[in-house]
Amino acid sequence: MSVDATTEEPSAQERPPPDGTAREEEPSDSVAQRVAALLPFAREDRASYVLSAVLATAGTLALLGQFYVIYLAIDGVVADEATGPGMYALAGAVLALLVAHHVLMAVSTLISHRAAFRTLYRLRLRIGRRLGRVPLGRVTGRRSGEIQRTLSEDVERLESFLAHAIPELVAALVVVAVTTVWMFAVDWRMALAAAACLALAVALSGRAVHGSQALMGGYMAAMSRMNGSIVELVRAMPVVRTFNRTGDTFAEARDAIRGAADYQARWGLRFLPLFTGFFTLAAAPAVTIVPVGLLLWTNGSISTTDLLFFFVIGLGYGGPVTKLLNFTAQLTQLSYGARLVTDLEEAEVLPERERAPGPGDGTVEFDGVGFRYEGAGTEALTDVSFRASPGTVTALVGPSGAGKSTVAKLLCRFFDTDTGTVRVGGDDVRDLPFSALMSRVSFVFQDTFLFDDTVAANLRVADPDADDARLEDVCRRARAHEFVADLPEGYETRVGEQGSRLSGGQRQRLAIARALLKDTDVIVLDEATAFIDPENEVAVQEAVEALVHDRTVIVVAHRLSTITGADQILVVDGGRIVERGRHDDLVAADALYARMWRAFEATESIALGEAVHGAPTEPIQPTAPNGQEDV
Ligand SMILES: Nc1ncnc2c1ncn2[C@@H]1O[C@H](COP(=O)(O)OP(=O)(O)OP(=O)(O)O)[C@@H](O)[C@H]1O
Repeated sequence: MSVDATTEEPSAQERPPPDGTAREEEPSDSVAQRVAALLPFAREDRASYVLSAVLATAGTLALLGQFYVIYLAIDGVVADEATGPGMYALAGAVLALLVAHHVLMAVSTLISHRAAFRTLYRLRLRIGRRLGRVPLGRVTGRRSGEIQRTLSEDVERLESFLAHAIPELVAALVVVAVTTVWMFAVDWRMALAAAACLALAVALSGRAVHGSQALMGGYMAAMSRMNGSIVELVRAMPVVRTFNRTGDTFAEARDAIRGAADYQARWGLRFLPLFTGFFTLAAAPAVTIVPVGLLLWTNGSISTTDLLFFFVIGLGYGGPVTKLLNFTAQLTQLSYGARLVTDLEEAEVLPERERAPGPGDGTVEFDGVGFRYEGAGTEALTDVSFRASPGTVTALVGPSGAGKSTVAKLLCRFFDTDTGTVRVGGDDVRDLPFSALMSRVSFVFQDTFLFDDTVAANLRVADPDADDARLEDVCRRARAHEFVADLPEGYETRVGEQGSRLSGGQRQRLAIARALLKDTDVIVLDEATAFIDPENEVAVQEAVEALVHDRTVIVVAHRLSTITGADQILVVDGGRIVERGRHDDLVAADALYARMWRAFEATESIALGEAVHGAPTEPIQPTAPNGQEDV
């Protein structure tokens, strides 16, 4: 929770832990441990940060110098020793110190900010490169939002530590130390009075920070619930409206927001007195200096000059301390973010071989493959073996959760297998550099990702050098050219965020065109589960047929009508291949596939109706290696 002099409540920027669960800060983490977690980020540009801290210290000392000069002026007046030229000289000195203070602070800030932005830039690049080698399955889906937030929010938050905290805190520490020694040298009793005030402020702040950390878990949970319900409310808007559930959904979001607000209010009420006391004491050592000073002066045990010294210097004593304590209060949030950033920087990567691959063809082999997802109780795949030859279509079918997509993910090396081997073109995928694997395999997933850019730019992701004629050629083969040509600016039309200006079928056809452009030997196709309109479905099927030609196609099939012509159907159930063969043989075998087929036929005719759909969807027509139609 961020606390500063003006905002004595949890920062609006605070966010719940990525997994959405409450996570309390370990109370054992001391201030020193938390700072130690942050310092490594300053290592690379340490010369700049040191220079910035030195300049900030000089600037803060200049500010203190001003108070000293003012003290000399008052002392001169009180002692009746002030002369015109003397006063002008002092005024000049104040002006010079003021200018020096601002110039030094500005240069310090400039240096620290330049260094901080360099540091953040390099950090983001490093994390980006690291993520490129992390198993893809770990950086997609649910984790992607978390990674995105860490890369933007947590990395950005480090800027406040690097650019502000380092110079300002070093300056504050030096100035407090210098002032304290100076005050003790002048009068130890007065120095003690001033220091006691700050000691009390530190004690209050310690209690407040410690207590607020204990509430961190509950606060995180309340924020997590609120953020979750708001995101769901926005995402689910179409469903909510369709089913007229606005009342229920808004009620949940309203309760969550009210819960978070109540929590913050309770937090504020509990800690406001402590923080108010702390800021008052830290900002005003005069609270103790003035009464003690006047008592000593009345007793005649302190000179007027010394009393004035404390009155004036004491005013500047609390400022740097306030900054120090402020930073301590923000440490929880900063170190929490730093830990997430470090986790990403050190994320486990897939080992990658440098060895250049042999020529290799499009043969895909799974040999005794077993795989369990991290934290899962059972294996997603057990002893899976099959071979898919160039120019053939292999279809993976089976009940939901059977393991079909996992086969596709292991083939693309989203993860490494636990047992057994996956080979592409005769090479173990673990022996292929990623670039070599990706030059052999492309995948077309149902949730096609398109950049918020033009159609042409989205296609050129597959081949940056492709000319316009080639783009048009692949789009024609993927049955995408017609609709692209009809867009307001043709291939130069922007598709919107994640292709939002296109229909699901159009996005898929562009993804297929992109795969055609990449022109790899192996294509992994995760068929869309969502119903698309018949016209689009036929176009998508035609586009898929273009893809199949002369390649090895592995298709995760959800509509059995599309794979009746496949060369090989693998029926997956409970992570095992329980049947394999061609459609007719499997129907004749009258086992799981036959039951699925009968169920599929029944639902197709009920859901869509022969009259609406006409003939069943045209199956994928694989092409034999010799170019002859296989079916
Ligand atoms: N990232 C993951 N972490 C943990 N378990 C997972 C993960 N992805 C899938 N699983 C589990 O692995 C098993 C196989 O999932 P998979 O997605 O391969 O099934 P599927 O046959 O493709 O299902 P569907 O047809 O519904 O897409 C399921 O039990 C699923 O819950």
